[in-house]
Amino acid sequence: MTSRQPLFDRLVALSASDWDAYTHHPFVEAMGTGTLPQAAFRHYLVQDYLFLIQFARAYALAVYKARSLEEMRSGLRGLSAILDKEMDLHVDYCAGWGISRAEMEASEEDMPTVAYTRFVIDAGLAGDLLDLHVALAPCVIGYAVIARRLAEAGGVRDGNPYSLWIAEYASAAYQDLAASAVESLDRLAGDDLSDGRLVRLAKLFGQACRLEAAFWQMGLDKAP
Ligand SMILES: Cc1ncc(C[n+]2csc(CCO)c2C)c(N)n1
Repeated sequence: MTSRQPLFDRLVALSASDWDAYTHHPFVEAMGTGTLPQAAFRHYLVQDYLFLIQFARAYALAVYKARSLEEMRSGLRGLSAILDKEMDLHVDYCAGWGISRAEMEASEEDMPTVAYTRFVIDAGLAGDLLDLHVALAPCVIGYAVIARRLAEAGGVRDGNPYSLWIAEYASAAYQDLAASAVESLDRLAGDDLSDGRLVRLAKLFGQACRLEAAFWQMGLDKAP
């Protein structure tokens, strides 16, 4: 392993089993084959709406933790992407599943939603902007990796109820956003990351992967 490897690749290598358990979770595989029980997906969608509200707060924290105007603008773009775009898309998407905004807003956060979102916010509060972005990385980059793999395996096809989810995150627009998140980790880390810091970052990354896996599991646990 050389230090020229992207930080994201080093984090994945150091947390390989957590990363694999997250990105190959049975919920994910079942979306690819179209066999995921719809009750599992519906619960996931409602919780994901509540999750996005908290993730907007995490991006607001990224604005606060920025050390330059450029970093502030980048945090602001993340915040506005969620508030002005992602949440509306989510509401439209959920409408297709018969879930109204009122239903989502009336729902309570489940424990895995609380655990994951507050973990990310705490990582940013207790640490610096790099800690926050490392805690966000499994979310932002992981969905791109998962969807690309499912799309390459033929997951986007007539008759798969999860085609739209896969197509959205496999789209060039989303893949580009994830690629810029990979680059921004390297920019934030600079050239002089100590071994100790890398180990601490890998702990945050691994924990976020385990919390993503628990988020998938929360959906599966709702299936009859
Ligand atoms: C549990 C869970 N993990 C990741 C995402 C994906 N996601 C959430 S915020 C964001 C960033 C940009 O708008 C992305 C890609 C999700 N929706 N739900």
